[in-house]
Amino acid sequence: MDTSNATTSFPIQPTPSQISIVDVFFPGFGTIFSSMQYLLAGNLDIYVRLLGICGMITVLGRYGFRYLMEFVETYFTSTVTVPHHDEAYDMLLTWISTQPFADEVKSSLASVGPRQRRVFAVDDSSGYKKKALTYAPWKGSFYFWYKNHLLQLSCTVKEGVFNPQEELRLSCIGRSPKIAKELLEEGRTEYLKRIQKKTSVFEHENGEWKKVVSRDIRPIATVIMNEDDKEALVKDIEDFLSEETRSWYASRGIQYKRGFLWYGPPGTGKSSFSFSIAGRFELDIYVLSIPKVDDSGLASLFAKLPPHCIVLLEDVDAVGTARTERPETPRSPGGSSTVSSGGGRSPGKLSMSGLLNALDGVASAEGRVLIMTTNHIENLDRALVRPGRVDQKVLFPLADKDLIFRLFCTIFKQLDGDQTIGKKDDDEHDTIERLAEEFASKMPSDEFSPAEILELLVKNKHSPANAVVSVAEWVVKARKERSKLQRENSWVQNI
Ligand SMILES: Nc1ncnc2c1ncn2[C@@H]1O[C@H](COP(=O)(O)OP(=O)(O)OP(=O)(O)O)[C@@H](O)[C@H]1O
Repeated sequence: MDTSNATTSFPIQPTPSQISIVDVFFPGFGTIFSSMQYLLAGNLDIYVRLLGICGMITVLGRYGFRYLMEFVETYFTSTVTVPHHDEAYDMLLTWISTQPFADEVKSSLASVGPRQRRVFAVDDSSGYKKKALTYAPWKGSFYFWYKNHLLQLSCTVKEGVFNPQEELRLSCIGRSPKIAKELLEEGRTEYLKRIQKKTSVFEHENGEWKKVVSRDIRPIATVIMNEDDKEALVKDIEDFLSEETRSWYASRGIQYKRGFLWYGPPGTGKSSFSFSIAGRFELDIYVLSIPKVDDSGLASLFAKLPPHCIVLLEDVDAVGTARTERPETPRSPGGSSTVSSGGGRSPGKLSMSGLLNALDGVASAEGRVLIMTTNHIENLDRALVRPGRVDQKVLFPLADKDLIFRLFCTIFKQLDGDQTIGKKDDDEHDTIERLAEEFASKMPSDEFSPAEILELLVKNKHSPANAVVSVAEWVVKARKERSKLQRENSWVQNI
């Protein structure tokens, strides 16, 4: 027999039916099996055979180990899976961050830059640190003991349609996930403690709500507006959220929701007041971005809202003509644009009927407070602002004399918990009021937004007297800049 031929052909070939039966129980085993038969047939050089057998043992060992692990996982462990976009993820990470082993997790993702919310370890314990590193769990797993149980935490990253989808899996031996649930409950309690006095802000991405940040609550007193309007709005929402009102709505079959429209020029406090309201009533805030949704996406996002929350729909006049991005305008210290926006619109994906359907849908009704804001109330569809969809409209105007006076006092009067910034010209309460009056008399009424005026005040935060002296020059400059921007905007609109 010619042995040279034996090395190029399999002497014993498993029949197709053999392979398929083996493969049913152990996928991929058929191939390994046929290779084994070939090796053991004795037609190979001794070293090649030894090498082959070692390789085979390694492959089989790995295969067997994986199979065993899968078998144990399927039949002898219970698992709780926590998707990345859900707040339960934060709860689990909060729990991990309180554990001594948090710093020893073997597989983590390190990053610098704006602090990510999904972190369990940060390398700066005392205040601000330049380029601080943060760590988050990443592809891998580790074991730890919890209440005398051995638990495994693993992070898996699946390639999603748009971007990788992370999830954490908490597994424990035994058929009951009770211990994992207890751990999550502990995480929840700790998490709630940490977000006290914070407003959680959610935004949407790829059809899911994701918490993007926890902001310090903004006290309502820091938003300077008509005090009667403010009080009436706070009372209205307080009444709406009460248990009696909830059952009143339920017993009459009316959808339990409330809608507001804040309107007025940019930088007048519409968003700020929405956040203050959220803080005042300990509600989370869900920010809808019109350019990022279409009709079906909006309906599904509304359906995923939790009960009792604020939905903030800014620049609602852009529906149907959603701006892909806001025109570039100077921003105030707080980030508001300072001239009326209007140019740069492109057809939007969200239609007015899509928005109306989502607002009328029952899915999200349970205690939902909808706040819509606009700079252009005159452009709004009347169907959108009819009672039932919008229960109250509130104007946020440009600053009048009274508002200018109060803004000045807010910036320069000493507040509880203030660490004095620099030397004050005069800390005396009545001196500040006298300067505030002078400042208000020099600043034109109903021409500038609170955001614009705050820009000047914050620039002079060390010296109220300087702020007063600078008004005249500032007004001239602000007017010039405004007309330049208006010219540019009209030029952009005409091309
Ligand atoms: N009435 C106000 N009282 C206190 N601060 C204000 C007021 N209005 C504006 N600001 C400040 O100006 C900045 C921008 O305000 P905000 O974003 O709330 O304005 P807006 O009316 O929502 O603007 P836009 O219409 O452009 O969205 C914030 O830093 C905010 O603190």
